Amino acid sequence: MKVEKIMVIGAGQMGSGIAQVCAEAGYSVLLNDLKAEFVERGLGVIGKNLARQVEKGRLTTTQKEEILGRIAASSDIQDSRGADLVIEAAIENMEVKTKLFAQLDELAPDHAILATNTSSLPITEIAAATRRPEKVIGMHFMNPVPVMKLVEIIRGLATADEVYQTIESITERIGKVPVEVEDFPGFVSNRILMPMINEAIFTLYEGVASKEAIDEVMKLGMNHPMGPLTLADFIGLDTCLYIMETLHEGFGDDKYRPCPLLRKYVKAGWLGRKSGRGFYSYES
Ligand SMILES: CC(=O)CC(=O)SCCNC(=O)CCNC(=O)[C@H](O)C(C)(C)COP(=O)(O)OP(=O)(O)OC[C@H]1O[C@@H](n2cnc3c(N)ncnc32)[C@H](O)[C@@H]1OP(=O)(O)O
Ligand SMILES: NC(=O)C1=CN([C@@H]2O[C@H](COP(=O)(O)OP(=O)(O)OC[C@H]3O[C@@H](n4cnc5c(N)ncnc54)[C@H](OP(=O)(O)O)[C@@H]3O)[C@@H](O)[C@H]2O)C=CC1
Repeated sequence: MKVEKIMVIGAGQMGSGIAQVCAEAGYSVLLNDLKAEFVERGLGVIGKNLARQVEKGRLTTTQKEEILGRIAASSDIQDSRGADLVIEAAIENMEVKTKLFAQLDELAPDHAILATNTSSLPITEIAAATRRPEKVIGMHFMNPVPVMKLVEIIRGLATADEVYQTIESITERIGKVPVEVEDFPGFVSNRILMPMINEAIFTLYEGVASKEAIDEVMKLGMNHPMGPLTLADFIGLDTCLYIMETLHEGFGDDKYRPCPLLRKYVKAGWLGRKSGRGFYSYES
């Protein structure tokens, strides 16, 4: 299956990273969000990342401009009419994703593959919102996308082998390592990572140690590059909560209950690094 044009839906931290790595690999990319200003913000992040690569001597200014030239801005879902592959990276909410997939199914060409970067939601359920479930697949990148090598690839119940193989080869072309996992809540990555983060939040909630101490234990004691509370802020506390809720509901097991402190922070709008405040405060 030939893929030349990729549309990325959602220009947040994941969508902009995905657009960047696809454009670096030579694909023609359309970066879409609800409003033009959100796309501009995403393009700004990509521009900064590429400028850093130029400073480090890894890219020439011409190459940087060529990569940026391959990314077009979109705030109209109708633009999916020209896409061979759509990678959806909007918020982690089943209603939002199923609505988007139903619309994309109407608009995108028949041959187009519809992939989702969901971090926990069932691919089969998202696929069921379309009339092409054989062309729907999970393509789960890690944050920060330009740095992290892994892409979990998740088949829905009906995903065709040819679609899996196309996504696997695109993943390799953009310099990432594909790992196939089954369609269960949280897949492998977040089934293991998120309960650890949730437990770290419970540890803070119960007053076992300060946030700095919890992070220090996991950094120095377990060689994690970031402590779990710093990582939660980095991922986004809203996304962490959505994932815990998906695990809780999907497995029906109380061991996945989200910590009340996580809920409280999200309700307060303390979403972590992206909102300027989470467990820690960040300058904008
Ligand atoms: C929730 C989900 O569904 C799944 C997930 O994604 S879970 C989250 C998975 N991600 C992680 O666990 C990340 C854990 N943290 C890390 O690996 C590291 O802290 C980190 C890579 C983010 C930063 O590394 P560091 O050594 O502390 O910082 P730093 O030296 O500044 O950066 C290392 C490199 O990453 C790059 N980098 C750091 N942050 C970046 C970002 N946001 N975007 C692009 N590049 C970035 C830097 O430019 C630098 O590049 P070079 O080595 O090529 O010069
Ligand atoms: N953060 C992480 O570490 C990881 C996240 N993911 C997954 O990637 C997805 C995106 O997460 P992330 O980038 O962190 O989130 P962000 O909040 O940074 O970005 C989401 C973007 O999608 C936009 N959006 C929301 N609804 C729509 C819509 N209907 N159409 C187009 N755009 C829309 C949002 O706009 P607005 O600001 O207006 O809401 C926002 O700009 C989620 O499914 C998440 O689970 C996967 C791997 C890692």
